[in-house]
Amino acid sequence: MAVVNQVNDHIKEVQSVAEGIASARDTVIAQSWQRCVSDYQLDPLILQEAYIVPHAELKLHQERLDKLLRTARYGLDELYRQIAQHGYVLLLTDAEGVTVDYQGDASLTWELQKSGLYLGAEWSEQRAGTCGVGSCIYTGEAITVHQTDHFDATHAPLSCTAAPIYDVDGSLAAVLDISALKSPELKASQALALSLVQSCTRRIEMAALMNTFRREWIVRLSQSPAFLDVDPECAVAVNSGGEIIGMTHSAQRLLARVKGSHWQHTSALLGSKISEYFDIEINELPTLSRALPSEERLISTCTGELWFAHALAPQQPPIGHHKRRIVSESLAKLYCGDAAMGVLAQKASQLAMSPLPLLLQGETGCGKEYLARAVHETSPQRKGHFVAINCAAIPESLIESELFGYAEGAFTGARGKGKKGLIERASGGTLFLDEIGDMPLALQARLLRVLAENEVLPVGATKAIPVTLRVLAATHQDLTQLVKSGRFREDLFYRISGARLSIPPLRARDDIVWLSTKLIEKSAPKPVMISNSAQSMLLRHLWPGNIRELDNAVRFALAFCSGSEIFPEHLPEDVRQGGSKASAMAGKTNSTGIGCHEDDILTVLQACEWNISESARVLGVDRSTVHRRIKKAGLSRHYTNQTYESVPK
Ligand SMILES: Nc1ncnc2c1ncn2[C@@H]1O[C@H](COP(=O)(O)OP(=O)(O)OP(=O)(O)O)[C@@H](O)[C@H]1O
Repeated sequence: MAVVNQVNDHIKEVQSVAEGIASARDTVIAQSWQRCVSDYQLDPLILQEAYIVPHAELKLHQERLDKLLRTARYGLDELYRQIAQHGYVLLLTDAEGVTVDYQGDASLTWELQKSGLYLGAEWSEQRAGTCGVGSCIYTGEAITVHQTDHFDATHAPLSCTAAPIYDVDGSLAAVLDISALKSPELKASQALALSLVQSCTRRIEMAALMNTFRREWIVRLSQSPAFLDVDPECAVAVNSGGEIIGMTHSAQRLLARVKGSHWQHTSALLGSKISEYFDIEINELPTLSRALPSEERLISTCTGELWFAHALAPQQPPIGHHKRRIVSESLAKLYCGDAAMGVLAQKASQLAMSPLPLLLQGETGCGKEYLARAVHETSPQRKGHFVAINCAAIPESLIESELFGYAEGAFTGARGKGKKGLIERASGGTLFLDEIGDMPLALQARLLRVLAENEVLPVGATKAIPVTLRVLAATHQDLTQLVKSGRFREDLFYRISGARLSIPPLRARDDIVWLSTKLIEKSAPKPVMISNSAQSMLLRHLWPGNIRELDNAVRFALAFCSGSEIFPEHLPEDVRQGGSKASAMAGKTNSTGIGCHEDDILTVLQACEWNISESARVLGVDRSTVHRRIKKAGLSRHYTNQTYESVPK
């Protein structure tokens, strides 16, 4: 009877707070209760046990967090060792609130499972109401949701303490939660739990930054010289151009504080120079090495905060393993922390310096022209023109005169003095042939002659003009298929594809949030942030139109967002409602539960030149998973003129 009364009292309290009546509850809890009723239409009268996602879906959630899980494993085990004897279980959820890792007392499995303290339980606010994980996802801050702080009376016996784990680009990656089935009535009893979880997430973020940016400068910071080398408070990764390319969450807050901006507005931080925050330049970082006593490695922020600093130089790959790879400044601007793009940018930086013609492949809107421009800016031809020709867009009747130009009086209506063609304009620079697969066959023959003989003959001219060309071509089509079906000349194909670069589709990239904030900056006159819930939607969408579609979605959201933060309701309908990545991939999952989008795996394999270990590292899975995915997708390595392709089963 007493339990029934407690439940009724709790429901009444939630209802009155939701109606805006003042209460002694913590503000953050009262605000969450109000969200549950007004935004998620949850009814405190309807009691619900925890929701457990189906097994195949859980596998996909786990796979997406696999890389972080492997980095975090030691920290999670250590934390569980400290809390197990005090009756806590440990949950790690992804940014959608799905529990992907769990450690708890095996003798209590049934009880824990029933309470939702188990693998696969979804703890988003929308699903479970106010709870440790869900409220942490919403606010982005560490929180304790103690007993009757929970919205749903079913969860009232639990005490849950959760802290966010942020990715190196500042987006929310996961939530670490420790929960107890029984706890003292006083909420203050959980203060130690809160600080334990926060210290664990800080160390996991530090480990993730160190692992992700081994080949870049890492600057670690501490307020104490004694703890600088053993347990620094925060760290940033800096590229060879002195730009910040990654950070731990505490660093994110520090940098934002120095800039006077909100910590959630990370786009302004990534890509900015370290010298904008500290009295230090990239070429001075070697002076912050351990050669100097830590007390002497003191740097100051532009606002006068003093920090002890330790700069770790980029790690060199083992001798004889790989040549040292450096990414040019122009190519480094195309991505942030995405491993496949990292491999692509390294390869493109090297190829840009060679005279080889490059064929850029990728789905529509994934940034082929953007990549071509960055290659041009990196190349020795950067002082010349970058001339882009869309072979699918020029009318066939004009294409000849546009490309080759025409001589004086070549035809009726021609300009008196004749006109330089685009190929001649590109001489000394870069000729970018976009949608090369759509070039008519007759023109392919003429283009081939230009490329073979390095001279162009304008329409109606008798004398050829010498040209020096660097050719980049792009296509979203399978040119080898077009060659096989006779729609593309084989000799031209070999002439333009000295090396191939495949750009990953947006859905396979890890830096969607970073790209979104970059696109916001381009279109918005003032800083606009993306709420955690809107970020989750951007991460779930499949983006068939790739970055072009994302650009449109961002501009759509900005048109509807009058404040300084984008929420789900501002996003286009298909992004809000569109099939989630997980459920779309679930359809492609085999009995082993391994999702394998053929395009994604092939893109990574090609970017890594079919090096299985490197591909496994890029995908964040182990080598055997890569082999299984190759087998499942029916791919095999097929050598043709330095390129590899997918061979149908
Ligand atoms: N790294 C990037 N940062 C910001 N915007 C980008 C980036 N890459 C591409 N975009 C934007 O995405 C859109 C599509 O890019 P781009 O034209 O380079 O793609 P594409 O693959 O050449 O497309 P298509 O196949 O249709 O020719 C453009 O609006 C471009 O401004």
